[in-house]
Amino acid sequence: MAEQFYKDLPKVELHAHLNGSISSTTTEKLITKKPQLSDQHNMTVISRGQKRTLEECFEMFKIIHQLTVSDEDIFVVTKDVVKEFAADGVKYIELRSTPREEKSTGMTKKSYVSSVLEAIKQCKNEGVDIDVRFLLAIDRRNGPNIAMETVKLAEEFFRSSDGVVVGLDLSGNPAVGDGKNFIAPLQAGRNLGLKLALHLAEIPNQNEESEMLLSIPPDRIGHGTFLHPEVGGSQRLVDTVKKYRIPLELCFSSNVKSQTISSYDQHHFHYWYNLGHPCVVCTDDKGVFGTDLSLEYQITASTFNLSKTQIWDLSYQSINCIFAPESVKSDLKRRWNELKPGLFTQD
Ligand SMILES: CNc1ncnc2c1ncn2[C@@H]1O[C@H](COP(=O)(O)O)[C@@H](O)[C@H]1O
Ligand SMILES: [Zn+2]
Repeated sequence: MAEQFYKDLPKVELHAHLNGSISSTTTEKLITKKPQLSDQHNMTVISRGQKRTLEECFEMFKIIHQLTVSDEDIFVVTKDVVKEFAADGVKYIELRSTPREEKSTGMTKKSYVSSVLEAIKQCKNEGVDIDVRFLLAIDRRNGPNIAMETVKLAEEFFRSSDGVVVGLDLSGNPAVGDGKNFIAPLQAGRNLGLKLALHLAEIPNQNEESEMLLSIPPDRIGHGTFLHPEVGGSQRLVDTVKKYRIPLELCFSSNVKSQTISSYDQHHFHYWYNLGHPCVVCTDDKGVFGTDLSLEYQITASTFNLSKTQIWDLSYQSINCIFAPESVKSDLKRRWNELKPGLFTQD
């Protein structure tokens, strides 16, 4: 549990996978409805101090996906996840999820997205204090044709969701498939006005793929762990990211617990933050990695010795990286400034 300052800090969450963000309370609720899966409970979260390989994390997602197979499941999960982020002091979130179909329950990709959007709407109607937007995710293991279908679905909801659907994500096991196969669908999405948040260089030795994906260019980068030359990336990759000033979504617990980074102090946050490059602290999968955004901010502060003022600035600057329009950014900044005095007079 994070200290009160980090909980009270108003925060923006820009990298959260819906099915990776399910809390153990919600998992229990889902298991009650599916008793045949009751022995899977401990398979969906990496406890404190434990680690897995990234490959093992993707096995965990397969188990979690067995728990969310109907429109009702997706609706319940979305509502709970949104409320949990709000309770943690997150004022604006861009959730992302891969539309899935499930023949046994009649869930289609379209009804999947509708269920997410309906849950978001209900949270709003209930007065939950958080602005929620949504990105449709492309899982690289499903290939470019499915990716193009996802772009079309995103386009449909982009037009009809009143600004809630803002973009696309490229994710999934980075060791599977080739990123260059997704350039065409991603570019098509971009031409429609959808913003792009792409997982990039989450594992080593993908310089060619990273270069191709950066040429689009994306609006934000997920992880970017192996972009800089010190870890096998290249100066050219760094220069491209700097030239377009593409913000990085950085997820400490995710990278350490899935072992793409050996320890917190080795995290590439350090490299990019020292360059003055936009860095956004995110959770990735708060359920799987047993974290929340307050804790991620606290880890950032304690690992790199950042003052409360520096942490405040980090959160405030993240507002510039959201996909919602400028007017939303101004509103959030006003909100942050209103909350600031209360936060700094506590001690
Ligand atoms: C740990 N690092 C990661 N790297 C890449 N992709 C990840 C990920 N963590 C999660 N996902 C992606 O998100 C899906 C689960 O949420 P949704 O079913 O979409 O809501 C995973 O199946 C994977 O495609
Ligand atoms: Zn991710």
